[in-house]
Amino acid sequence: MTYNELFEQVKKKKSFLCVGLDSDIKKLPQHLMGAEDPVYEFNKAIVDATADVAIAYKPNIAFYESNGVSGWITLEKTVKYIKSKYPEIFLIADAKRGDIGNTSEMYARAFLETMEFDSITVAPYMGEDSVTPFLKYEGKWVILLALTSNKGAFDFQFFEENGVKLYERVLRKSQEWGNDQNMMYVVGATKAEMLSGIREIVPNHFLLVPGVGAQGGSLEEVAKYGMNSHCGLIVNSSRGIIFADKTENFAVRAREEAVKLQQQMAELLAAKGVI
Ligand SMILES: O=C(O)c1cc(=O)[nH]c(=O)n1[C@@H]1O[C@H](COP(=O)(O)O)[C@@H](O)[C@H]1O
Repeated sequence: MTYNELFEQVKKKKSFLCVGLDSDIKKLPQHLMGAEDPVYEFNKAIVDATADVAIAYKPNIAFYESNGVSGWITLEKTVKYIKSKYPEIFLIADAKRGDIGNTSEMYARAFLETMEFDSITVAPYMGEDSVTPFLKYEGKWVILLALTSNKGAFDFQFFEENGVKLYERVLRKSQEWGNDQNMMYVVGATKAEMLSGIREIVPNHFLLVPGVGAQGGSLEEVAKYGMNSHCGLIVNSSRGIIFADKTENFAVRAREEAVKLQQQMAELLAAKGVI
């Protein structure tokens, strides 16, 4: 998927919402547990209820691989379902991979070729040869971790040398490997005030911003400091949407939460003159 195709979707849906399919089997509505593949049934219902207000879905791989072989099958079925029924959707494999070059090549093949994701989250820590194998796929994206939403982000990411923080170095150095047409960055919504400094380094790139909803990040703040003229944001919420309700009404409630966010997003896009 190209930058422009993504932006077209933002304009059409007046949304920059990503729904996180962190579909923990232990948290599913009880009535689904008799199904042959409860997580798949859950994902299908969530996707059908939200696809007109979301531009992206982000299955976090941990929630699938934790179920063993059957989890991988669920993941593959979910990807195929979304790709066939909603081809305009941007699909993110939240796998946070990265290893020596030949191993990264296999991770890239797994998620960008065998599984047909549009993008994958990648950890920058092992450097250039661990990241570039993911950039060899035309039309696919690397989403590099820059400044994460969690408390542990302060352990390494703010380490400073010659006035440059480590996450800033990640943003600068990685521009030698990719560009705003094949690379995005993760910036946590819980650190929204850092976005203006980040925008000085990466004015045009799309940013994947997790951390609104369950982690307490503010959508308004994210838009205030991070939105550019092409929106440039994909804001993720997982638990806040998919587990809004655990009864038979779960998909209706998930839709309500997604629509709430989309309506705020439409206002923010209009206020910034993007749409
Ligand atoms: O890469 C990510 O998506 C990610 C990066 C980050 O800094 N923080 C973060 O929460 N995430 C992911 O975003 C999702 C957040 O889920 P909720 O807190 O339930 O909305 C999870 O799948 C996390 O793994």
